Amino acid sequence: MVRVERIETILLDVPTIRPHVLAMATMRHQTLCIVRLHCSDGSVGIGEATTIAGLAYGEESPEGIKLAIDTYLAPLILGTDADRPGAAMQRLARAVVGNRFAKCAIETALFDALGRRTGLPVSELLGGRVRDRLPVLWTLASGDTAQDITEAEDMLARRRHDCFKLKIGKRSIAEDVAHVGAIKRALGTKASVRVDVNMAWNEVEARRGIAMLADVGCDLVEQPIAGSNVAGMARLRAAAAIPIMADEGLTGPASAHVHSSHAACDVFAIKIEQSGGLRAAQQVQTIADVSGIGVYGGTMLEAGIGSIASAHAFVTFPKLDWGTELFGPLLLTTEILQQPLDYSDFSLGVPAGPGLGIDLDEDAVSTLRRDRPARLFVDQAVGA
Ligand SMILES: O=C(O)C[C@H]1C=CC(=O)O1
Ligand SMILES: [Mn+2]
Repeated sequence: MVRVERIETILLDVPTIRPHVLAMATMRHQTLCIVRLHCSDGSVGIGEATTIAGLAYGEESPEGIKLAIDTYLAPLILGTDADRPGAAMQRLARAVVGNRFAKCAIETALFDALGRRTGLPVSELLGGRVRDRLPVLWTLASGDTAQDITEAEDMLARRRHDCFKLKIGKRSIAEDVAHVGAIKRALGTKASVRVDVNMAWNEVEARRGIAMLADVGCDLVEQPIAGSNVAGMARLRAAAAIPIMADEGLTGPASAHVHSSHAACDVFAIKIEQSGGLRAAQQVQTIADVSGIGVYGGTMLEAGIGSIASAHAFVTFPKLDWGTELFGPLLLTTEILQQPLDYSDFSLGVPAGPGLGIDLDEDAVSTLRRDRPARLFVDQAVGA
């Protein structure tokens, strides 16, 4: 039997190519918690847990994820059968409440290692892919309308993205709608324009904001109000002229079931980390499918490992009505993978090699890791 022998976690800090302005925080870098899962036959699987802006977006921080894995999750599966990710994940589910991002990184690494041993891509281990490429949107979030238009036009000209998500909710509704309207007018029918409010509005604001956004040609509104306000989401959806998408409110299959039974949204933004893993994301997709809810492949702005793990899950989805937003690696200044990812023709090509079909660039890891010797020395010198 091949056993799980050792689990390593490493924090990497990677600058973004420009500030990424969200309602709750402005990101200037991304912190990744990389997992390396070593098996008794020498095979190694990799996984990634990444969140947005420390604890500003989700309940798990990169540092907390590392601590949870090192202290609680890893000891539970050391010595267990590495060929059975399902059994390992059940052990974790029984002993650890929540910590979905940490669990997702471990499940990713288990599937990657299993894929490398068997020669099969993770998508095939998850039931089999139904497509090889995924449409990928880009988020315009520089904080400046003119810069966003230039960025969008450049993306269109390079055939990298023809669908844009605008981050709003930080400014007044009138300013936000003027910003969205200006971008939509500049791009016209060449591009789809959608918005993500990241829960910044209350229900009254959302009712007004959604109607105004529909009037300026916005195609979809993501999480306008608190994720916990499912009844409010249902009232907004019933009144809206454009589709409403749930994101923060979706924390796995149980919450997906609640949203579906309350008719709380038209579309699910499905994320592997928020769902609690690759198979949990597939379960969320099944609930969408049987409820007639549209499907969109979401991101926590993961780097290459998390984005490609998401891609392996999303290529198994029978329907992907609204495409994906797996652009995380493109927002970062440094590639952490050996293989360049194939972003072309407005889409991402999903690797077909064993496991995730990607490898870490060890030089990039050494340069970016938070605990690298040079950084420790500088911090100590400053503290001294
Ligand atoms: O959707 C979110 O809320 C988070 C993330 C996804 C794309 C992006 O720019 O931010
Ligand atoms: Mn969102």
